[in-house]
Amino acid sequence: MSVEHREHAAVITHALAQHTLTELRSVETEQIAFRKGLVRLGRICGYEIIDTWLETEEVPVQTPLTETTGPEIQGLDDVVIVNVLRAATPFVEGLLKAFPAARQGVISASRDESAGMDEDGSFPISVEYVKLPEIRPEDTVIVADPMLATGSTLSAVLGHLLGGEADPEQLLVLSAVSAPTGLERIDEEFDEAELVTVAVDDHLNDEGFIVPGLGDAGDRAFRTE
Ligand SMILES: O=P(O)(O)OC[C@H]1O[C@H](OP(=O)(O)OP(=O)(O)O)[C@H](O)[C@@H]1O
Ligand SMILES: O=c1cc[nH]c(=O)[nH]1
Ligand SMILES: [Mg+2]
Repeated sequence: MSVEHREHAAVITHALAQHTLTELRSVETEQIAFRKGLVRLGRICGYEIIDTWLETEEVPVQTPLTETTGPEIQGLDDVVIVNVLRAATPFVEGLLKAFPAARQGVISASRDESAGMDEDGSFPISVEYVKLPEIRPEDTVIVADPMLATGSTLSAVLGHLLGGEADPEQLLVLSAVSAPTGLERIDEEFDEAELVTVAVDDHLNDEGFIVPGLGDAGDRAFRTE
């Protein structure tokens, strides 16, 4: 098992996830490799989520030679993946390799960085587009955003997601890199959410960027400055 349960989050410690994150952190990694790295990281995280959060059952199977039994993952059809535009797009592409039958939701939420960080350490968030599938009680919902910094974006996203009637069996919030303050905020605000990340970094700088982090994930993946 490559998941370590810590105070505010479960950390995916799989060697290939950690290796891929090191490549993503490097300033030498250009757009194409950066985007491919996020896709690979999403796939590995998907496999680890299956291993830790979904159940398997032993089921009968008829081979060409005989009858036997084998493990079958339960609930693969009851997965909803929410893509927090825009940096999550390649990350979600990877997750879908692990959950090809997932129903997908999209929320566009972005930080107003020109306004700067408030005194309380959060950003104004503009949510412009929300399209979510029906969320059923048996669902495992995975909200994916590679960066969890101040937590302002995910707070707005989870507010929209849970604002209606949604009460899924499991709600996982998956990020690649998290800042301790963001993790604490989301953990405190949303009891029902379980935080999953690949790294808990040291701190946020004065502009609200994660240090050491990997820079601006959206800009690096989409080649915008
Ligand atoms: O925890 P927070 O302080 O809210 O920061 C994290 C958010 O910042 C980035 O998005 P950004 O607003 O840059 O949008 P983008 O994905 O379009 O680049 C990132 O993808 C997260 O959504
Ligand atoms: O470090 C950070 C913080 C927010 N968004 C990013 O893309 N990177
Ligand atoms: Mg950005």
